[in-house]
Amino acid sequence: MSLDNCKRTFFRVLPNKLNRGKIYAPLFLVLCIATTILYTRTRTRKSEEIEHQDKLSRQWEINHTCINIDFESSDRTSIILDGFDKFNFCACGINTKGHYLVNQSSVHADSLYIFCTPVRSQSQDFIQLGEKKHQLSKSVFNGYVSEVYKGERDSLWVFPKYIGLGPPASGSSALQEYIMSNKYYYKFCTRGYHRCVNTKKEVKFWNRGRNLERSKDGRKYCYAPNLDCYLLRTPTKKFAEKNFYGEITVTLLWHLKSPEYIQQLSPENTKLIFILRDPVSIVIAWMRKNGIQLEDYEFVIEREISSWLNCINSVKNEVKCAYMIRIQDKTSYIVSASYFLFLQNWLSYIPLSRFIFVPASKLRCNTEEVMRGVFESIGVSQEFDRSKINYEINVNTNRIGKTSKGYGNIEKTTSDSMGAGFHRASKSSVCVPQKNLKHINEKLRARLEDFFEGYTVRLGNLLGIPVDELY
Ligand SMILES: Nc1ncnc2c1ncn2[C@@H]1O[C@H](COP(=O)(O)OS(=O)(=O)O)[C@@H](OP(=O)(O)O)[C@H]1O
Repeated sequence: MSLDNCKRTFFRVLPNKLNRGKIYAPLFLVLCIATTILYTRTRTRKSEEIEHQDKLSRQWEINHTCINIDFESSDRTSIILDGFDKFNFCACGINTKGHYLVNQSSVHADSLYIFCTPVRSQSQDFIQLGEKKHQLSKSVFNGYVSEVYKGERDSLWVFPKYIGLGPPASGSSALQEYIMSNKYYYKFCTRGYHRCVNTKKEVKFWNRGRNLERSKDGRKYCYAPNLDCYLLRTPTKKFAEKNFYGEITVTLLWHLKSPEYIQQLSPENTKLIFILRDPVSIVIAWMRKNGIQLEDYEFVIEREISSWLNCINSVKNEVKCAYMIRIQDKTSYIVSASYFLFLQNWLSYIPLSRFIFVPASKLRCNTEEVMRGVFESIGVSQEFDRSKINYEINVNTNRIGKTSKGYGNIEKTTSDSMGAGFHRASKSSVCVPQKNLKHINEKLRARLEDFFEGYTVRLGNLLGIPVDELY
């Protein structure tokens, strides 16, 4: 509320109140002033923060001319001395003062580095390093980041505390809402650091989606491994002492390179959250979400199972088939639900200890307990207060549903608006973990259970979790 609004309301109310000899008017005035002060202070802090980030990044762009160099073993000998002599090279980094690459031993052959020079000679567009000429460009944010630079950067920016990777239709929207209800959750900006948008999900940085490219400053290539672009949208240390942020992108799961990028570029204490939901329920939920009509379920499933079997017969490798089919068919329900196969790829890059596995049924029915566990694992304040969640949850089923205003009470939505196969929640007060299996006939259910037979045991073995505790 602005002070003007406040005054207007005050003067409208004042005469009546005074006529009646009440003492409310002065109280009201005090309240108004207090609210205005509070509001202005919050606004100032917010714009101060955005300004700070903006300034840092501009300063960075103006002051540095950068070059990405891909070192090969043969380059090693003359590079460093030549570079340093002529161009006063330093490793990239805001406020970088020192020369990091003081001797040859700090450069690894076959690695990519970014170097920046704060002084760019007008006449030179390239530099000669050994036998090679390297074009100088303004591509500050385009390329891998050197290990040396990473150290500098880590002292300035704050990484996400968690990255959620799926699977789809597992309850990830609910989980993100629950996490964001934590009062220390910080907004993640997708539309340029100067205009924060609270992104709930699908940031898509790590799987090279285009969601971060919409920034007004025209900066391109805002996806992995271009970490600077990502981090410029996050709070700097100055503003993030107590706060934390994180994101969930369910499509990460299928991207071959995402685990590699995350392992390479994020610190170890950034946890990976994965929701475990029974694959048959995922198939149903994912089909419904993609608008498949109930009467077409069987046809779609049979078609997918047969293309799966064809692939297995010819390629003879499940993991390869999973990736191949996903590339051809972006919604493949059977393959999307076979998240076990993709997880294998993730675990070949990232140790199991960095993962937090959340059983979907517990998220739904034991929300408080699960959320305290999640907060503890990512290392933030463990308070979970349901009343802070700004949407309604169905008291019977613990489910959230989308309305035109965002999330709303599922009871208020019609079965049509929820897609084929949706049935209204029952009036029972028992929390039922998976209701969607009731919507399909016995035959289809048996077919899917048959397809995923043995899946749970293999998943349990892979993750070292007893099968009855998985979902
Ligand atoms: N609190 C809670 N806990 C666990 N699961 C919940 C919760 N709230 C909603 N849901 C169910 O999650 C399903 C949607 O999952 P996602 O949000 O991951 O979908 S998406 O991939 O992001 O589109 C969707 O499943 P189906 O109802 O089977 O379609 C939601 O009902």
